[in-house]
Amino acid sequence: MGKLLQTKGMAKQISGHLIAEIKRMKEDGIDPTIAVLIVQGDPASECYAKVKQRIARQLGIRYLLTSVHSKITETELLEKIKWLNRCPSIHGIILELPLPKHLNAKKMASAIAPEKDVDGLSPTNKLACLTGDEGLYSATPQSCIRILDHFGYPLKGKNVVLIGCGETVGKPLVQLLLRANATLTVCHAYTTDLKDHIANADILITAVGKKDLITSDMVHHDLVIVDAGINETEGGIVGDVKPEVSEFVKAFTPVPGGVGKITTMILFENLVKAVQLQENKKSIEKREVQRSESL
Ligand SMILES: NC(=O)C1=CN([C@@H]2O[C@H](COP(=O)(O)OP(=O)(O)OC[C@H]3O[C@@H](n4cnc5c(N)ncnc54)[C@H](OP(=O)(O)O)[C@@H]3O)[C@@H](O)[C@H]2O)C=CC1
Ligand SMILES: Nc1nc(=O)c2c([nH]1)NC[C@@H]1CN(c3ccc(C(=O)N[C@@H](CCC(=O)O)C(=O)O)cc3)C=[N+]21
Repeated sequence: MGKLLQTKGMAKQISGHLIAEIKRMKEDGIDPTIAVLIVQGDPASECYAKVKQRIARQLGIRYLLTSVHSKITETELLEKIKWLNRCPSIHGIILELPLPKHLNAKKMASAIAPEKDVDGLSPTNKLACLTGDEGLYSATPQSCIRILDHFGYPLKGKNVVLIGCGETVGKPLVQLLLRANATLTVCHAYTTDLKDHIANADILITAVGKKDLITSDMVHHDLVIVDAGINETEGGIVGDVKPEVSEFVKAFTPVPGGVGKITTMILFENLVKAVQLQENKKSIEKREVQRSESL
């Protein structure tokens, strides 16, 4: 049996740091606030929104949930996003995905003010992730990297196979893995020889959303697996890796209890960063006004 990389303890550590930071902000008169926007109709999104609400409460973060009707038009949703952008007491905005088909997720995510975009989905933040500039990066890719670091699996010089190059996880993760000096192979729906690629890998990261994608015959005893996939089943959530695979690898993250727990914590780390970005912006604006007044 491979080593079980359970992230409960790691999540507790991060939450300890966050609680202290949020307390400091409150003493400075800032009440860190996150707004979560849900378009009704996806039960999983409603469930994740509740998980975030529970954690926000534990951390002392103000959490505002707006649930809108599934028939909302793009124009109406854009208005809601713009209102949240303008609202000075809101520091972070999450638009739960997926959206109903008539709403263009990319267009909606692009409307979120970059300094409030704690999910890292706006074009400005995606570009920052690509170039390594300061910004708010997507939480799940950061979660995968932090878990490997926490459990002592350095990425430098390692062969990493990443399966899935979706917008939330795979694509931004490519940038973070390259920056960590890993040698990277990216596989996707058209990859035909997945098993051959995995044979050469030290680390396998799956971010697809397909139950039982990885089976025992595809892995080896020196492999570390990070399973970022989430699949809803009647018995709860499962990852992309078939459970018995754990017998045949060096180490693996469980689902639940692995990547997801840290994703939520990093989302709130992003909120703290968002508050700092907005405070910096405000003090720069204030200085500009003072300078122009003194001219
Ligand atoms: N654990 C966590 O905290 C989080 C988990 N997730 C989960 O991560 C997964 C990925 O999310 P996201 O990036 O938004 O997903 P997308 O749906 O945007 O991307 C899925 C990717 O998987 C690829 N793919 C589809 N079928 C196969 C296959 N049979 N073999 C190999 N690759 C395949 C797709 O390739 P192609 O483009 O060629 O179709 C695409 O690149 C989902 O399960 C999601 O629920 C998301 C956020 C947080
Ligand atoms: N804009 C957007 N950003 C996302 O990050 C996003 C999204 N949309 N849509 C859906 C997926 C899924 N996702 C999860 C986050 C946390 C857990 C999580 O906390 N999981 C716990 C279990 C939670 C529980 O069920 O109690 C665990 O794995 O241990 C799971 C899944 C974020 N997603």
